[in-house]
Amino acid sequence: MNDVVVRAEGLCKAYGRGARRVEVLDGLDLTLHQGEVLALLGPNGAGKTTTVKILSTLLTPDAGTATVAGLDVVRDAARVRRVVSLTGQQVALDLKQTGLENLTMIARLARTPRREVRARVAELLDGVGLTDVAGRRVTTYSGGMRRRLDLAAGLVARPRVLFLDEPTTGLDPRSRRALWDLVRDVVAGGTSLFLTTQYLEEADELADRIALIDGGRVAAEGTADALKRQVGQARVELDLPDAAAAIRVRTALAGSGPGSGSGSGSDDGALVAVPTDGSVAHVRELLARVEAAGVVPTSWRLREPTLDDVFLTLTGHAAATTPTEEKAA
Ligand SMILES: Nc1ncnc2c1ncn2[C@@H]1O[C@H](COP(=O)(O)OP(=O)(O)OP(=O)(O)O)[C@@H](O)[C@H]1O
Repeated sequence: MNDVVVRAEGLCKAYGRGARRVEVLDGLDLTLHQGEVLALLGPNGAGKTTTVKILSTLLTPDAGTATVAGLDVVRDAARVRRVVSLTGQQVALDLKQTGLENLTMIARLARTPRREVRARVAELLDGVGLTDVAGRRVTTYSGGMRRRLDLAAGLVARPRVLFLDEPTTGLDPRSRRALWDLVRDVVAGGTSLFLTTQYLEEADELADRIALIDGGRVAAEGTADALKRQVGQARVELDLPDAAAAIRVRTALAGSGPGSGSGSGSDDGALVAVPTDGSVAHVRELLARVEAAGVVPTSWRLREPTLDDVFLTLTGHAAATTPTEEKAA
């Protein structure tokens, strides 16, 4: 297909030597199409950062090839750098300078024509909602504000492909949502986005396609919906006082599934789990039926599929997080 902007084939990468050798990538293949958002989803230490570093020319692969806009990331590294931008968890900002000074410096480094620097910086600050604090030193910014400034820095040169490495790790839910909105704006402007994340929810919110990384390879790939269908829906879980109560609840909830009408759920002793679309209306209906059956659950919760669920379902094993020390030992 000629609308492919990033293609990786058989990427391999190991760090260290001898007993300290850590194989991180072991034949990773993936593609990103023009205008698309691809999320590389995986736990800590899975090799997500290594992958974006290779694709953005900061690291050389041991084997395999990768191209960006048809340019080889090793042979044509300088030209690749002109069409990509990498921003993410390691915020590369000068904290002692203001937001305005940071972006101005980056715009100059990116060879923005002199006359346009001021307007471009103002436009970016506005785009990420930092105009009001542009004159403050970055040290005074919150985590969310720093990420937004980092994102603006990545957009200075109008990249064709933006790599976002775990853009919201450590942010509170509100800041995370604000950043997602910004990212959507960027994508609507035509930028292709390669995102890495540990959060299934983030991949679900932003990505057209999700690639699950496991054992240094892409273990599963598809649209968020397709992966979720394989993994299963959200569930309402009810803890009940005893097995008799569980039977009453199961009877009361028969045929209560969202849309499809399949709602008998699975149970395990006094736990009853019922699929739901997570809407207030459906959850309320389920709870009303339980109440009408005269049963009082000891507790209940809405459980969304997690990265752990995805791993277990799609790879057959739990997501192993691999802290640096353990892997390198
Ligand atoms: N320079 C390095 N030297 C040795 N080991 C490294 C180096 N960089 C990364 N690693 C190891 O390689 C593995 C993959 O790291 P990488 O940063 O690519 O993972 P990740 O999926 O991005 O993880 P995280 O979600 O924690 O950022 C980890 O076990 C890490 O400790």
